[in-house]
Amino acid sequence: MDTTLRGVGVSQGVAVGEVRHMGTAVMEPPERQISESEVPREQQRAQRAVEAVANDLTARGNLAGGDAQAVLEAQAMMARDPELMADVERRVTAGSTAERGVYDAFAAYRALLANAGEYLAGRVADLDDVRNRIVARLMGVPMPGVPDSDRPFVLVARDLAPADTALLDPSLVLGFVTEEGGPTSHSAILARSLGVPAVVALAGAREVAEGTVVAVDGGSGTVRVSPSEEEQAALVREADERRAAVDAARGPGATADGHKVPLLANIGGPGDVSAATEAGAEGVGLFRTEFLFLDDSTKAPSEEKQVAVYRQVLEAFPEGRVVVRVLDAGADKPLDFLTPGDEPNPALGVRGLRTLLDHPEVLDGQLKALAKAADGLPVSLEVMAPMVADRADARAFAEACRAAGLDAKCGVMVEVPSAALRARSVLQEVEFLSLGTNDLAQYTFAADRQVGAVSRLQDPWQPALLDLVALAAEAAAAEGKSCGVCGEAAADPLLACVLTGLGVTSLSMGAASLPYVRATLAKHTLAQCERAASAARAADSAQDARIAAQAVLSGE
Ligand SMILES: C=C(OP(=O)(O)O)C(=O)O
Ligand SMILES: [Mg+2]
Repeated sequence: MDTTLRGVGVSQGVAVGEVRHMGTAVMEPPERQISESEVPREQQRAQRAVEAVANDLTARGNLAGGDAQAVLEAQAMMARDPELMADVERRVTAGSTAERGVYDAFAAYRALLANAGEYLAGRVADLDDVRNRIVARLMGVPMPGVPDSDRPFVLVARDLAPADTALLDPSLVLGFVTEEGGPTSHSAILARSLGVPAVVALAGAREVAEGTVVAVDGGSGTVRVSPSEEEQAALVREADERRAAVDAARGPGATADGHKVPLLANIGGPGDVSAATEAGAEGVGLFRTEFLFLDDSTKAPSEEKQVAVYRQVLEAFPEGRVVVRVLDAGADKPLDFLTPGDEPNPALGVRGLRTLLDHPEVLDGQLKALAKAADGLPVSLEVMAPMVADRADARAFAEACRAAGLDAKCGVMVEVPSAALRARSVLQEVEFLSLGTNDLAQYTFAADRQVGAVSRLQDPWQPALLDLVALAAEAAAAEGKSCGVCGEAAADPLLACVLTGLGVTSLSMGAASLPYVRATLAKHTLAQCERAASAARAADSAQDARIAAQAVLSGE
């Protein structure tokens, strides 16, 4: 049997370790009528399981700290809810087993929550997780969710949801392997931000037994099952050599013949700045400001708070360039006070700039806070809008920037195919473009970026996506303006060379990917990148495009 499995490598590096599976959803416990004599024992089992799960949640919260602690504490309180426990006891007295009693009592409570308004309905997933933990404990099956382990492991899952990943202890996860997901899935983004190797879209990954040693190569997308001691040593040596070569590449981003391609960081707030500067980011290419708006679902953060946060980021890049994206609410990032709750298809509805134009006070507040934050700093501030479809959108955003008195370059993200197709007209209104390849792929292929089943179409190597990138880059060059990439495509070292060959002028990515992209770019001339780009565009599939570009760049 071939013991090398192949998927899509989405985060560089090699990890060797034992497999731990992500626990799956708990089965429904069978209905069984217990005799009266069994009641006291079942009551005790239920109480003990509830108490153990609550204690475990509290202990994990203490370890995790921060936002995760608040979530886990709230879950521990759910488990300890006296009314819920009383209901379990009533059901056991009436003849249910402990697990069935817990299951049914939680189901009744769940129905109450689900009908009790938006906020409480949002807690249903947390309640389900508590129920699953208690039932798993009573049934003696593995806990759902991230495995408990005190030794580092390779996490194998169908796919990872943001809620799972928030609770991961990064010091214990050596790498990820998932059956689903694509280059823009949460698993891929999280792996890159943690800097651990990851392979996604690997069919049959969950058939590799728990405890098996695997070697995950996030560069080639392969997973070697049960490698011998010698193979393990060779793989680790190879990875160390690659890492050393990567670390040796320093300084600003450029091709082998000196064509400059500034390498910038994608950040979510001041907390990401130190990783960016340590990785040698020449500035910020995408500051996602959404996180600032998450604390309060009823209104925008105060100007004071916004100014303080923006200033912290701007001060970290005194000579550099910081591109701030104004709020991108809606679709995969809904905000209660802005996002309509009744849209049949939120990804195609009022989101991004569309939301801000409907709520001009929020846009104006953000732009004024940015102007204040940049006041007196030598930083080169640039501000861009998400989800711009045409010239009218671009004009509306540029006017809002001027009205707010902002002394910054004003640009737009190219995330909708119409903006790429008509980039020259859009550029009559603004000074730069930034390609958001995650959404651009979603809208080009009509493939929801949150749906694993269509992840094949989210592959940024798709030649149609490369064509749109080329169109936007050519339009910017013709207008003498810049066109960067800030979607996940920029984080793939080989694709970064192709994007450079297509004419993009800067690349922005999660900090962990910067050294790999810098080192790969430095190995190839601009002419090679251009040939690789032509070869990729001539292909008919993402896979063939990758192979064709690889062949050109490796001199075959
Ligand atoms: C960078 C992008 O924006 P986000 O991933 O935040 O939607 C994108 O769509 O490529
Ligand atoms: Mg986007």
